[in-house]
Amino acid sequence: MSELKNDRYLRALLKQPVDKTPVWMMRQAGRYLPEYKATRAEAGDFMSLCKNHDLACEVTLQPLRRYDLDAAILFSDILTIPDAMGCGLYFETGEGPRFERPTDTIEKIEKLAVPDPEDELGYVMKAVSTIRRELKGEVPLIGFSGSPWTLATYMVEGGSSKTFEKIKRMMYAEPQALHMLLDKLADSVTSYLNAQVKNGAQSLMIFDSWGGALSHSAYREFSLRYMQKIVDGLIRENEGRKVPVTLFTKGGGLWLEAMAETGCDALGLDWTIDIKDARARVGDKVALQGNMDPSMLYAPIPRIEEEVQQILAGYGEGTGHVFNLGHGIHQHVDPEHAGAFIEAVHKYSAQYHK
Ligand SMILES: Cc1c2[nH]c(c1CCC(=O)O)Cc1[nH]c(c(CCC(=O)O)c1C)Cc1[nH]c(c(CCC(=O)O)c1C)Cc1[nH]c(c(C)c1CCC(=O)O)C2
Repeated sequence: MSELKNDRYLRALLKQPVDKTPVWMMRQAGRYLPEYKATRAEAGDFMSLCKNHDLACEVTLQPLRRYDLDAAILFSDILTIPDAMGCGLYFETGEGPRFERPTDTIEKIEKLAVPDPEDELGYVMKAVSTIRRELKGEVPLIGFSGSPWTLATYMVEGGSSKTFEKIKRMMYAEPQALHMLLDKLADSVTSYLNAQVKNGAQSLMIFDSWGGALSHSAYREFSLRYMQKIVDGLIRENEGRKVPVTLFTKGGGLWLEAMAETGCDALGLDWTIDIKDARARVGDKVALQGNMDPSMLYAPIPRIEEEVQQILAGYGEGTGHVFNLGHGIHQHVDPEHAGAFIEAVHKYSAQYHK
């Protein structure tokens, strides 16, 4: 394996000195890029794109050709695991993800098996190794998964939900059923992420997109507890380097201290929290990733640059910050604005790393 030419992102996650604040964007390969739309059209539907390792590699690299990004993220989806468990994932245009076979009873949960990452999810591993090879050591490759709670919301609801009616009913009326599901998902995520590391992922991120829908105590019992189980089971060093782990609970700003206690290396922040306060609360325990409102990219470029400077100043001196959006980039963003955002991070951050 070739040496990494740019390891700013890995160094910042491990709180080692850097020359500039590293930056990448959640959903950086996606529909705001015309070249993504062209490749997606060539593939047909979204899952066919994920399952074709050459095309998945191509769309992973597209944003890196345009922008000076400090990391690449595997092109795939968090819903590959439930799909591999037999739930029948499909995408209804404009409606988001759906499952043909929701997992909404204890009988169905009992029948679920932990997928073999090298078999049912072999296409993801092939994408990871292809991307890693094609990156040629330019920047590190991020592997990822959804959190058990977030995956369970899609599996129990049968797709996206605004109210979480079915899963919350299960959580409070039949908690043992949900715990069984979450436990199987934690085992699935652990072996899936470890397989990504073995195939070349150099850092891992867990997306807990719906943890913020939980109550204070339910968050600990139904989301954090299973992310803890995953963190405890992950390979933390490979190829002679640490493999940093980032936990991101959207809407989880109130729980940063508890998340930092899991032993992860970094926390992802959404835009609802002041990064200065977040840093004061977690201290030296973890690095922070975030946290510009993705909608700021609709603003004129000078306004974007101002916001970048404010967030950099909020974090302040020294390492431990990976700049990102507080959630995925929106599909109607002008790619030029995304470029200005990335340039601004590098331009204005050097002064904090002297
Ligand atoms: C909740 C969630 C999902 N998927 C993901 C999450 C967690 C992050 C978050 O909170 O947004 C994670 C994800 N999904 C995708 C990536 C790729 C890597 C990246 O560039 O960040 C990652 C990291 C590609 C994708 N995943 C999806 C797209 C768009 C699909 C398309 O091309 O039509 C992309 C680029 C599809 C997807 N997949 C999912 C949703 C809600 C959607 C959107 C459906 C829609 O808007 O039509 C589930």
